Amino acid sequence: MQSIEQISHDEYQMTADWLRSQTKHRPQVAIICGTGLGMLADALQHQESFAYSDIPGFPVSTVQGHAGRLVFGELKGRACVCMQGRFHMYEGYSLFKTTFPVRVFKLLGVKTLIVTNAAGGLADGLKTGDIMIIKDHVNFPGLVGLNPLSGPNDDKFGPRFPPMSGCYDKDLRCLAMDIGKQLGVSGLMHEGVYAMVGGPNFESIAEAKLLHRLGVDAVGMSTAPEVIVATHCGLRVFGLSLITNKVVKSYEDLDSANHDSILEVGQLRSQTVQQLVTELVSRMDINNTTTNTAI
Ligand SMILES: O=P(O)(O)O[C@H]1O[C@H](CO)[C@@H](O)[C@H]1O
Ligand code: HPA
Repeated sequence: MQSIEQISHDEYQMTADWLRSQTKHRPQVAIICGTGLGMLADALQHQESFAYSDIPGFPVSTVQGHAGRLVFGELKGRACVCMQGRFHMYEGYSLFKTTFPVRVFKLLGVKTLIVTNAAGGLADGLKTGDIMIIKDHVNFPGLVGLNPLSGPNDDKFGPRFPPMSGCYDKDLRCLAMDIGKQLGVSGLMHEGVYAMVGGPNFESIAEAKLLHRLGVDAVGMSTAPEVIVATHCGLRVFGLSLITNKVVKSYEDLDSANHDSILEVGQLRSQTVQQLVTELVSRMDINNTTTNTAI
């Protein structure tokens, strides 16, 4: 079990107040960059950035491919904040810490959260380099009690028992698919179910077979806790997985997943993911809060 060392409302507020005092940017959209996808922040104009180590209360990134900077700026005139680097449970952080920035974003006035990640493809139709719009997730750590909402509920953020049906906004998913067509990359684009596992090891073959049989399309070691915390506090959520590797599901397959090639695939698709996210931000209805319609 995780220790229930919760973070108080005042601590989130203190970090949000500090950031407000340091920048004039007032973001409406927050973007979390997945492994190898830090270049999403490069598209921001009028940038102002802060090293995580300089932000009171922020954890620091320890994983290669996560620069550890919070970047404020604009995408096509829309105010955004971008996490160049996220926090994972396997780094030793509690789920309260890994999701700390999400509540800070809420207090900063953010309305929409865009989460991105690198993930292994399990579905037969997914190839390395494909983009999977996340339709739903399976939060494996949550199923055994590791949940960022464990402990006393903070009613100022949201209800004790928040629904997760419809947590990936349907309108944004449709818009992203349309944008993919217009960018000429619809051949790369899919919709599917992401599963979070604890990591840091990649899956054994038996685990991969199990996940596949359960209907999981892509697997990674992040995202679900951020989405749960965002949904709890009323943020609209969009998520995408870059399929950076095929998960090995056969004893005859001599391939194996490795972090370096995952970073390389991020590099390869960086421009496409950047264009997709930029267009999504510029075309989304910025005042629309979560629609929470079931899938
Ligand atoms: O989920 P993100 O942060 O994109 O990273 C994914 O890639 C890393 C493994 O290479 C793991 O951290 C996994 O979760
Ligand atoms: O194959 C994978 N498994 C788990 N996490 C991952 N993150 C990128 N690829 C993978």
